[in-house]
Amino acid sequence: MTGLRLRDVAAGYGGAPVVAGVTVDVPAGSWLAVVGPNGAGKSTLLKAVAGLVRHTGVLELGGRAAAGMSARERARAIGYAPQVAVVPDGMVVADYVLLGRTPHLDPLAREGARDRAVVADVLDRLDLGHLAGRELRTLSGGERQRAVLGRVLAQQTPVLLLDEPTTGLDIGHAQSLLELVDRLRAEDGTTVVSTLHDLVFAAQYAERLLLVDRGEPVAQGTPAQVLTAATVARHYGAAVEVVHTSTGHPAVVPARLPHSG
Ligand SMILES: Nc1ncnc2c1ncn2[C@@H]1O[C@H](COP(=O)(O)OP(=O)(O)OP(=O)(O)O)[C@@H](O)[C@H]1O
Repeated sequence: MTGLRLRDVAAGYGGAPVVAGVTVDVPAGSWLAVVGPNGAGKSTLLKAVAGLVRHTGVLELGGRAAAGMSARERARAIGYAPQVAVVPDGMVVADYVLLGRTPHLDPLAREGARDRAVVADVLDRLDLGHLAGRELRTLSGGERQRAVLGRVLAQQTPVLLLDEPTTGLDIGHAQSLLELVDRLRAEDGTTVVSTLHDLVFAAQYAERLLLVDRGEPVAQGTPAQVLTAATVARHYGAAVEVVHTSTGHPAVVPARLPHSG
């Protein structure tokens, strides 16, 4: 079980940090959604946790400083799905998903029956079985997005960092993907941090939200605490209504204002 602890974390790309002052705990087996307008610094924060962007401040995984972990240790602890993944040319879906097993293989060792079984299971769960032999470059945007998630899920890490995992997915595939991740969270105690632009899904799946605006954390708490019409108006510049689903989740919907005149 691996939780995350961030204290005054800042991260950026060489000059001034683009996100700073982030203090948040993500207990093992919980789901944090990082939300906020475009360019706020959400992806940068995820990249810092993944070790792809340098950070300052305290960033601990399971009580250990992330900065002190080797690349292999990190790859066994953290599965990271970027918003836009670069996929290798000429590779088919099953081989790409199999790449997720790399951190579990001994150096120079080939994959075994267990690795192939994990890949088959992931392909099945992500509705990719019929595409196993297809070249990645021939997939639709949503199919490719699912293949990228497949590689990360095959990694079987205690922490998942998912940058906009539902981008390009239709509502059915988006929902089954989030359900799958939520099952991993509930059954295996996987810790999930995802960015999500869809605030309806964010409120349904994440226990807590962290709202970032212009590089600063401006609110955190339960979906009901963070997703008020006033907060969304202030930080997204959007006129919205917050309604409630039959399960009691807040659902942020745009409020179309009548034209004057
Ligand atoms: N590689 C980079 N080099 C320099 N600046 C970058 C780099 N990547 C992102 N930025 C800048 O950092 C800021 C935060 O970007 P980031 O991608 O973290 O935002 P975001 O909240 O994920 O946005 P979006 O919702 O649009 O995906 C932006 O101003 C962006 O232009």
